[in-house]
Amino acid sequence: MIFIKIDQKAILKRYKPIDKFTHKGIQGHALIIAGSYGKIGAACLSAKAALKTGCGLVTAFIPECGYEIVQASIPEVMVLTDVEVKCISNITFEIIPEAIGIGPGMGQELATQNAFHQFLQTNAIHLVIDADGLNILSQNKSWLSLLKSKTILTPHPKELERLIGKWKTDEEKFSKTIAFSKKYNLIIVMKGAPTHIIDAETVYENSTGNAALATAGSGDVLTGMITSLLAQSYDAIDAAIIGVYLHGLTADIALPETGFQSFIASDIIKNIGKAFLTLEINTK
Ligand SMILES: NC(=O)C1=CN([C@@H]2O[C@H](COP(=O)(O)OP(=O)(O)OC[C@H]3O[C@@H](n4cnc5c(N)ncnc54)[C@H](OP(=O)(O)O)[C@@H]3O)[C@@H](O)[C@H]2O)[C@@H](O)CC1
Ligand SMILES: Nc1ncnc2c1ncn2[C@@H]1O[C@H](COP(=O)(O)OP(=O)(O)O)[C@@H](O)[C@H]1O
Ligand SMILES: [Mg+2]
Repeated sequence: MIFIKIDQKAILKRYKPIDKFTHKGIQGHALIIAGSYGKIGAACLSAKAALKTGCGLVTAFIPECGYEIVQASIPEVMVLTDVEVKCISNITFEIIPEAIGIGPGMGQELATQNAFHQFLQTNAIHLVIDADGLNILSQNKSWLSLLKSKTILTPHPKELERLIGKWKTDEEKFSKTIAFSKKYNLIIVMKGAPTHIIDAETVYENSTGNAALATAGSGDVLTGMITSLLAQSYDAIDAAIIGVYLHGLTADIALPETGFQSFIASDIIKNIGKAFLTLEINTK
């Protein structure tokens, strides 16, 4: 195992400042496939976070019932709807995004599982899988072999347990996750306090974040942020590392104003700009 601590210096080596002559057409298009009846908020949070992390265009693919909710709450985001009202049942689209984030609030209806399976069989676009995308994979482990090399998985501890089974010690958790990453050639964002990013034998430990992040939707936001960085053509490992670092930093920046209790997932999104600015100041 190779252990690397991720601090500002490590981020600055990977960070690419925005080109003066860029435009939205080359700044990356992220597609967020998320949401189900009662959990359209997860799609909103993820899509908004993707935009605020710098990609040029964001499209949300959601069940029909979420159409007005997403259009009204984030007018900058484009929306494609599934044929089903309450859940995703057929993932087809004509756009060509640079990266896709799938799973937040998606639910695990049989129709959604089948749609996800179909999607994995044909998808060739860089991918981040979270929440119900992970839960569906846990129920259908043979589908893991459909994932392209360096697909990013972002499990919280329970989702990780569903994927790799129980562990007794931290050491066992790391060795099982490393083995899983190697077996399927995946990047595992092992969310926690702190979050570790596992790429085969290399374990990156994040240095930002605090308990304010223990709030509904903070993982949904992280998925949008990493997907956005992937869409901006960061390598998968850099997108995962920078996304986790900036996500944590928003909570460190906001804490003096919000305290632990009143910080909510939208405060992560609100502070992404300030988190980026700490990098800009240091590149001048
Ligand atoms: N506004 C919206 O639309 C929102 C939508 N959301 C969407 O809801 C869906 C369900 O997601 P979910 O994560 O709430 O459910 P689930 O996978 O059963 O995990 C819960 C269990 O896992 C554990 N656990 C979790 N974290 C842990 C930790 N750090 N450390 C230790 N254990 C931890 C803990 O287990 P316990 O300790 O109780 O055994 C807990 O009870 C998903 O699609 C998501 O995107 C949400 O994002 C909310 C906002
Ligand atoms: N006590 C904590 N300290 C630091 N980070 C935390 C803490 N609790 C949760 N987080 C972070 O918040 C996020 C929670 O993600 P997740 O459980 O998927 O939330 P949700 O599904 O509600 O969006 C992860 O990035 C995790 O690392
Ligand atoms: Mg989650």
